[in-house]
Parts: sequence; structure tokens; C-alpha cells
Amino acid sequence: MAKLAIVDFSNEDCFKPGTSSWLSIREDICHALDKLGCFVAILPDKISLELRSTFFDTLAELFDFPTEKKVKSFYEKPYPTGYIKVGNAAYESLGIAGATDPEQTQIFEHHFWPNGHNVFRETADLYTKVMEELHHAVTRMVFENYGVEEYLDDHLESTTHMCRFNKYSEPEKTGTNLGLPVHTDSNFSTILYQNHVKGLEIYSKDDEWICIDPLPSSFIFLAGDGFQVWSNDKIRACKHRVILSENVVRHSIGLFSFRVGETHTPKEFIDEDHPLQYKPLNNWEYTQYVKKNASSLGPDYTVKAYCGV
Ligand SMILES: O=C(O)CCC(=O)C(=O)O
Ligand SMILES: [Fe+2]
Repeated sequence: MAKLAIVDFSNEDCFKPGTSSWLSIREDICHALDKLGCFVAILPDKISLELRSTFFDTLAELFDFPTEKKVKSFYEKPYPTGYIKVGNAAYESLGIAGATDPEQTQIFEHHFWPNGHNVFRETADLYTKVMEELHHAVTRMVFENYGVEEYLDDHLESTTHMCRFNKYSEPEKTGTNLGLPVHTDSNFSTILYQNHVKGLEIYSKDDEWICIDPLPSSFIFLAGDGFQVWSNDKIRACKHRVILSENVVRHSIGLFSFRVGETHTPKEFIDEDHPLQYKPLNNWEYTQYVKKNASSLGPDYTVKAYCGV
């Protein structure tokens, strides 16, 4: 079975370009992305265990609001997003668009708690900040590794982040242990963080599934379809799913990073042995298309069918 890479970011130098820690981690994560499109980043000491536990309690409070309230939590810009629940499935999710802007978290907070909920807002901002920092560092490492740093600033400036809070109800309540079916994320890249309940599984190349231990210091980085298009298939979008094996509520947080406008494959990824695989991708239109047509497209639909050359 392919091994999931666990990459230790505990040394602050890991976030400083050019240091030996940075260069060593850069090699590890690029190798991991090449193999599975995914790795686990260990970030201890960023958020205390107490705050983590309090935050997951506030997520339970959040999902306890009536459905009518949750449905009305909606963002029009920079892209439409809001509450998701399909049928009586185990999964439901609330999103904050442009979540790295604390004003957006505040709009979300006030929708649910008109008098404010400091712990929720401050901790949501903290998690978002930690995940954004990780996103920046990993993206820079990948661009450096492939010799395309000249496009990095434009890429980061064109990236917007959506934060989603997910709840998976107890299997005995919903009658299913399927949290989320097999999929790749349609955006560029995602960082996930779980409560103490396991469920996230990564598809390994040997047709086996790797269950990710829900450790308090583990953040999971996943390449999405946008990453695959950008890298001309050098880095494949990571297939994953959520299977609930315990009869308890599972929560997770995700930072979904999108490139606004079109994602192009840099010329550096194209040569005689690696001809261009994709037309430019409008990641947001693609995401909407996949969401709208999920049932007719089926589980084997890929970004290649959408914009392959
Ligand atoms: O809850 C998780 O761990 C995974 C969520 C996920 O895959 C998604 O929202 O796309
Ligand atoms: Fe996903």
C-alpha cells in the first residue's frame, strides 16, 4: 500500500523560504503530492487542545440552529455559497466565502448569533489563518520545486478561500455510514481538519483506502482538480471519501482554495513527452457544473472530460 506522508512543520523555519527546514520539507511534500496528491502536515502548538475542544462544541451549537436559519446563511460574492444538505444524508455543511477576510466570518457569526459569539469568531479566524499560512507555504514550495516561481505572486493574488464547517450525523440516526462518496475536490487545493472522530479516507494507488487518524495536530492537504489541470497531470487530484465507523457525530473544517478566473497550464509543464492535456479551466464554473449535474455525470466523471484537449 502507498504510504501517506506525514510532514512535520513544528519548526518555525519550515515557514521560512530558503532555510534547510524549508528545503527538506519542500522535497517531502512534492514527493507526496506526486504519489498520492495528498499529505498530512503536523502543526503542533498552533491551537491549544482546550480551544480545539471548545471550538468543536461551538460547531455542534451551530448545526443545532433550525434548518430555516442555516439555509439563509448565504454568500453571493466572490462566488455563491451557503448551506448544503442532500436528502437525509449524514452530511451537512455551512460555508463562509472569502473566509480569510475576518469581516466575512463576522457576517457569518452575526447571522447565527446577532449578539456575537467571540469564541466562535476568534477561533474560526485562527483556524483559517493557520490553514491559509500552510496553503501559502505549500503553494510556494510547489512552485519553487517545479521552477515556476515567476507565476507565484499572480497565483496567490488570484486565490480566494472558502471555509466550510461539516457535520456528519451518527450512522444509527441516518441509517447510513456513508459520510461523503468517493470524489476529488473540484477546486485547486484543500486543507482539512477533523475532530476526534475518524472518517476521512484517501484512495491509494493500490486500490486501497488509507484512513487518516484524527490527531489534534494533523492538517490534511489535498490536491484538487485545479491542481491537476495546472500541473498538466504531474500532480493528480486526490480521491477521497468519508466513511463513518463510529456512532458519534463527526465534525470537520475545510479551507477550499480556488483560483479566480482561469487556470492555465504553465508552458514549463509542457514538452514533447508531456503534451498539453487541458484547455484553461474556469474553476468556479466547473465546480457549479459538477454540483448541478452530479447525479447524471456519475462518480467516474473527471476534469478531463470537462476541459481535456
Ligand atoms: O470531512 C472531511 O474530512 C472531508 C470533507 C470533504 O472531502 C469535502 O468537503 O470535500
Ligand atoms: Fe473533498
